[in-house]
Amino acid sequence: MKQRGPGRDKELSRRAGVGEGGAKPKFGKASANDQALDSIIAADKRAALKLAPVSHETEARLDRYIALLREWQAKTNLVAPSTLPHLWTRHIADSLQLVDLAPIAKRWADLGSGGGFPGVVLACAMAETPGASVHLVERIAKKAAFLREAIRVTTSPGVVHLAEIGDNVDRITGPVDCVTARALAPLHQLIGFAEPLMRQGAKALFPKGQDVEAELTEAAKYWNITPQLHQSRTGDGWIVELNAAERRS
Ligand SMILES: C[S@@+](CC[C@H](N)C(=O)[O-])C[C@H]1O[C@@H](n2cnc3c(N)ncnc32)[C@H](O)[C@@H]1O
Repeated sequence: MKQRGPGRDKELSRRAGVGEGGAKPKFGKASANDQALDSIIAADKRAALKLAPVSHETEARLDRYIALLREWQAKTNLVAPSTLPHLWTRHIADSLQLVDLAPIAKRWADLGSGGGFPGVVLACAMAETPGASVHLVERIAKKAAFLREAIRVTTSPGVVHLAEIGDNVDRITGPVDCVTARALAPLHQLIGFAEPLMRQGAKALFPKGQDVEAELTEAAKYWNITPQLHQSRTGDGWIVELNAAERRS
């Protein structure tokens, strides 16, 4: 019987070496499973670029980033292996949609960038914008090394900080227009991380899951906030937009 759904994707990821690893074998013919995975990724890319269209230049940068990520996944767990067949919709489009929520932002800071979502994607999208910059803060050295390489191969305006967010946010030099953090911490903690930048005028965009209401309720215990909620284009989640946050006394 044909296996369908996430189970089949996991099997494809595993067989193609991208589950425990990432890169394809260097020698020999691509296996049927390699080809199946490649065609799933190609279809997923088409779907993602319909959700979040980009210029040819940005698409070329994103292609280089994805190729690098698949190669490094062999050495470092950058994304959940089960999401590899859907890298473009689950991670790339999910990150790109933030640009439309801050259309005039040029200077970004992404906290807890991990494998580069949304930070590297934002840097790729901003590469043609004069004066744009994206700060990426990550405390794991291997991931920070990957982020540096991703910024290099995509020739994007990213600055990688190998650092703890709490120690680093105050030291990001120059103003930031928009601060992001995805899959990093509960909302009330994210606000604590981002507040020094928001105090200087940055807006915050935090992608969140379906339990956003519970996170907002918890955050409101510690912070005076007026959140705007945007439905995610790529799933059941939400993006929380904040323009200010004041600690409750
Ligand atoms: C679950 S991953 C999410 C990565 C990425 N934002 C994404 O959505 O795919 C969280 C990342 O944040 C980093 N991180 C967690 N706490 C941190 C801190 N206090 N300072 C710097 N990085 C941190 C972790 O090392 C990890 O790479």
